[in-house]
Parts: sequence; structure tokens; C-alpha cells
Amino acid sequence: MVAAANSSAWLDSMRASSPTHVKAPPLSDAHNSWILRHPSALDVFDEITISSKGKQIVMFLDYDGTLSPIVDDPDRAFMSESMRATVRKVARYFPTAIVSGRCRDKVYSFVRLTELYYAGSHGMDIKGPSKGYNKDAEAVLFQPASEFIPMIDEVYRALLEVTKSTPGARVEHNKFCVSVHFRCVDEKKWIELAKQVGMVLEGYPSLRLSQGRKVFEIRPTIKWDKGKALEFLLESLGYANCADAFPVYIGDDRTDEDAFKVLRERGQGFGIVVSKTPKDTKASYSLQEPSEVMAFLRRLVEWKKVSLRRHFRMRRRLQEIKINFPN
Ligand SMILES: O=P(O)(O)OC[C@H]1O[C@H](O[C@H]2O[C@H](CO)[C@@H](O)[C@H](O)[C@H]2O)[C@H](O)[C@@H](O)[C@@H]1O
Repeated sequence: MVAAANSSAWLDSMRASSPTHVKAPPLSDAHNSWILRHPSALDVFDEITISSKGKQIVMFLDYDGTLSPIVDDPDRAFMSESMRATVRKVARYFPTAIVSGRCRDKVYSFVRLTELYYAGSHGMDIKGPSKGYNKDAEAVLFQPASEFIPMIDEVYRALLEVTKSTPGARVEHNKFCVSVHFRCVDEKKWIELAKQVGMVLEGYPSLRLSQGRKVFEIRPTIKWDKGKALEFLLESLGYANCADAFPVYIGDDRTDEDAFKVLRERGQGFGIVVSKTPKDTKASYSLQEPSEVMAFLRRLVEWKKVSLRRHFRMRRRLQEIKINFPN
């Protein structure tokens, strides 16, 4: 997988995968032009709400780097109480799903909100809310890669063994996929780690490798990703071919691009990429970091509250008019 000739390409891609510790430099021309193409969702908030008018917003949220800040230890990527309270409010007004590369149980243990849909393992493990407005939702359970579980277990063990010699490397079992983290690996050892991962994967042609933020992600080659999960969830919610749904997907990683692409192709709703630096994306808008995601979600809740109040006030007025002036 990683021949000497393309080692430097791998290294570049590994370096570019997560520029989290960069101190914000003054905005370059390139950055300014990127912002023009992907304006801050906070700056164009009114534009966004106007385009969703009369439609049901359905919210899709990635976890790491979107709801929780990126940290060195994947087991300690906790969500703040204020973010949890915000997501809880969002779910009160809009059907809401968490879509993550992590194992579903793990991401649930961080979010701990029973009223949400969860799509773990890059969308390969979907479950409906165990509490909430939609009684049928509980029944939603979809696992299109179940047959890969024994293979994933085997690969996890092999990766654990082979990466032992690389200090800082960490292998995470995500049920239908595996992550090999290199965030805490000395950069001089990155290529060695990439080779170790490549060696193991040579024996598994039905698995594919992609890169997230300082992480290799190994998953089945089935045609299923976060974009398919988004479509599946829209269908489960009864919005399959419905122009009345307005899906909003917020995510920071390369795997989120599959969902952004689906939204572009459907010409429905929009994607918001979470990034401090310009990157190639199919998202329409941007937010810089989880704190901005929280600010955006809060504004959305406030906007919805105000429009509902206005709607009910108007209904009451119409009823009063009917009572005072019957036909
Ligand atoms: O789809 P996501 O929810 O964004 O999951 C993608 C990966 O997220 C986690 O790793 C990332 O976050 C860690 C904690 O902040 C960080 O240490 C790591 O460098 C990031 O890549 C998760 O641990 C992975 O399994 C997911 O694949």
C-alpha cells in the first residue's frame, strides 16, 4: 500500500488531515475567497432560515470535531453540558440524528440523549430514538455490514498486534470499522505506521482504507457511507421523496463529505463544514469550531420558538375573527 515512491504523498496527506493546533494566521487571499464560497452559517443565518421556510428541518450532526473539540485521547472526547443542553433543545423542534465514525454505543455514551437517532460506524449501524415524539422510530435498526463483524474483529486484533511497536499508535474498535490513530505518534514514525496498516490490509481486499483527522479508518467496501445513512434516515422519517424536508448536515471530516454530496445532488437542504482552514468541500456553509456549532444551533432553536409563537398567535387571531364574524 505505501511504496517508497508514494511515501511522501502519504506523509503530505497525513499532515494535512488535521490542522488542529495551528494558531489562526491573518486571513490569506485564498482563505478569503474560500469564505466567500462557503460563508459562515452564522453570518448568513437569515438567508438559511428563509430558504427553509415552510419545510421541516431535519438535523444531522457529526460528533468528533463538531459537537466535541478534538482531543488527543479518543476516550476523553467529552461533550460539554451546554452543548448537550443545546442538542436536547434542537431535538425538541427538529428530528435530530448523530452520524459518527465511532461505534454507536460509544457515541451514545458521550451524547446520552435518548430522543435522538444514532448512526454509528460511518452510518453502518443505525438506531432510532428510545424515547420521543415518534413511536415507530424505536423500531428503526439498520446494520448493512453485519456479515463483516468477524472480519473486523480479526483485523482489529491484527492491527493491535502490528502497531504495538509504534509508540503512541492507538487502535479503536468501532464495531463495523476500525480506526488507527496517529495523533500521538511522532511524525517520523507515520510512514512506518502507514506501512503496518497497509500490510495487514493486504490480506483483506473487501476492506478499504480512508483517512480522517490524524486517523486511518478501515471499513467494508460496501456501498454505504454517511450520505447513504442520511438518505436512509430521511426515508425512515417519512421524507423519502418529500420536498417538504430540509436536511441540515454539520460535520468536520472527510467522511462527512459523502453526506454533503448527497445534499448537493438532491438540491435539498445544505451542508455546513466545521473548519478553521480552507478545505475542498461540498458543503455550502462553514463554521469554525464546535463553539460556533453551538451558537448556530442555539440561534436555530430561538428562531423556531419565535416562528412557532407567531404562528399560534396568528391562529388564535383567525379563530377570534371566526367567532366574532361567523358566516
Ligand atoms: O465521524 P466522527 O464522529 O467525526 O468520527 C471520526 C473519528 O473520530 C474520532 O477520532 C477523532 O477524534 C478524536 C478525539 O477528539 C481524536 O483524538 C482523533 O485524532 C480524531 O480523528 C474517533 O476516535 C474515531 O474512531 C472516528 O473514526
